[in-house]
Amino acid sequence: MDIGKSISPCFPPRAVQPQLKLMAAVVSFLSLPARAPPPSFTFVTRCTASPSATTRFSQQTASAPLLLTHEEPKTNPIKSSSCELHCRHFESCSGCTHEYNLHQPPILDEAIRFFKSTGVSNFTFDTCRLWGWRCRAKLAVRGLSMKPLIGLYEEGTHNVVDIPECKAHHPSMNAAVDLLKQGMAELNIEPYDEDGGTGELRYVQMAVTTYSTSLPASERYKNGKVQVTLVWNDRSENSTSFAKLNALANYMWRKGGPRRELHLIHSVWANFQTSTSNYPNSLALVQVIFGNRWRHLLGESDFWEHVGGIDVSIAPSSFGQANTRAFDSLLRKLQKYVPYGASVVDLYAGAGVIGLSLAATRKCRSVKCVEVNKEAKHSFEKTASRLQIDEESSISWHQADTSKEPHTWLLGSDVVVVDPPRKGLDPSLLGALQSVAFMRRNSSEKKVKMEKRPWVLRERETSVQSNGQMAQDEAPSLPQTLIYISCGWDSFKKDCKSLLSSRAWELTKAHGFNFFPGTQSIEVLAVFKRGSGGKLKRKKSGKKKRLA
Ligand SMILES: C[S@@+](CC[C@H](N)C(=O)[O-])C[C@H]1O[C@@H](n2cnc3c(N)ncnc32)[C@H](O)[C@@H]1O
Repeated sequence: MDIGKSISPCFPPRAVQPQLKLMAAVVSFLSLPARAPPPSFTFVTRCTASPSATTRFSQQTASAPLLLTHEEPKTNPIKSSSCELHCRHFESCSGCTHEYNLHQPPILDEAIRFFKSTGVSNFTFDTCRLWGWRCRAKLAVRGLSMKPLIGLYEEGTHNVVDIPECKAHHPSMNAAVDLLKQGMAELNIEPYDEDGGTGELRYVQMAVTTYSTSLPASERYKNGKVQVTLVWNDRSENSTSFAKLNALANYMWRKGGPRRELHLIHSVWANFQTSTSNYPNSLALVQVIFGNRWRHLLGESDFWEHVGGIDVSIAPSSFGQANTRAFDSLLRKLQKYVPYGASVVDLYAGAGVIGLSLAATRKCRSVKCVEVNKEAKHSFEKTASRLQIDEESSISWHQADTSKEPHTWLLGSDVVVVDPPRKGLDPSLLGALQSVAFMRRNSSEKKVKMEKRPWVLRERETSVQSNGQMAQDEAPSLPQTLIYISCGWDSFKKDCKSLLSSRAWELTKAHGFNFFPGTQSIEVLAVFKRGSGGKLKRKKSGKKKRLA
């Protein structure tokens, strides 16, 4: 198992040496002509801060985002020194895969080609923030109490690489790690020892909130505060070692809490985990890090952030996007593709951030969020409680596995949003998405019936309804738009080809976001419209277009 993945499931591990991987389209924003030819893709750069400017105490050079266009990607990459990682941990840490041209990940060239082959020639790419972008990380704690190592695993090993000056981390996160190390040394806290299963502190999750209405907007990001979750190698707060855990939490609060001039720590949580087993899928890998027992120790229990035009609450136990600012850009783009008053289903919803942001900004008639992790429910309720939603709108969160009975979620929705883990869509959902095209062709003959199956109704009983009435199924509409958000490029390509090959869907727009600068990954937002509805309509003589 690649343990690196377990630490950060949405952050691909380093695979090959960076020199071999620089195949990206070259768009040097410094050397572009003032008038570019008609675009084949649009490139939005936000090279607003040099790496040295990402420390909390230094000046940020803010410049307006550049909107650049370029006709064809070239193959001879130029190293752009202004977009270089400059990280001393690069060689040993598995987090980043390349250190040059952070604004154009190696995969971009392939993405442009792929989308062109699907008929989307106006692919856009938003480079987002290049340093200090990571606002959420799970870090392993190993070594000795006097000299703890806090970071990611070295690739292919269980050796933890200490990354105190990580350039991807939000600077507040690095400062909080430093404080944690001091506390461990002072209080003699033993890092976890994997071989013996001994030691006290196994992992730490750091999540940065930049939500602070008391500061001017331009000051908020760099003054982010950290929610610290200490993953403790014991069963519960009733264990004898709890006094030490409490002492460590108090240390961090005393040194970095609101009474300090530099208020760094938002809150401290504990998670109790004694299990040593590993599981193969990405959802379960998270469970290896975390046990089932959570306890809020100090600071505010609610963690708020502002993205997609709304305040969102994210509990430490539920999924949160690592790149807050890039996620905000994606949400704002996504909103444009959802008609006002639409009925939306948000599949793989986590705490429902996407669905709720659409509910608020697009005045949706109905939003159903579907998520397998029950821990996310509380965050959904918190976020929903702050929204001003029309009385007629129906907003709900359902704990369910989208791979089971996926049709029941698709029927009655105008817009389907999917944001699966890196492995992509569950095959049953993919099949259901394809089959809705056939339903449309026959919709006059085939009435979609109201749901009566008891097991489906039972599953829906675990839902929370935050406003209005439960969406009625008497006259369900069929999805017209499918919005696919992906952090796994390979699985996205596969799913996209399947959707297009059956002609169930047509790809109309695609946007890329630099969610993970320095890595092989980009986040994709792809918009599909209901297609011609199946192979029967394909012209016999027509040649099938080959997808890249
Ligand atoms: C990439 S995250 C996206 C979360 C959310 N859309 C957001 O942006 O915060 C994927 C989510 O899918 C959930 N998930 C994974 N497999 C699932 C399944 N079979 N059914 C429902 N949810 C699932 C995970 O728990 C996780 O919260």
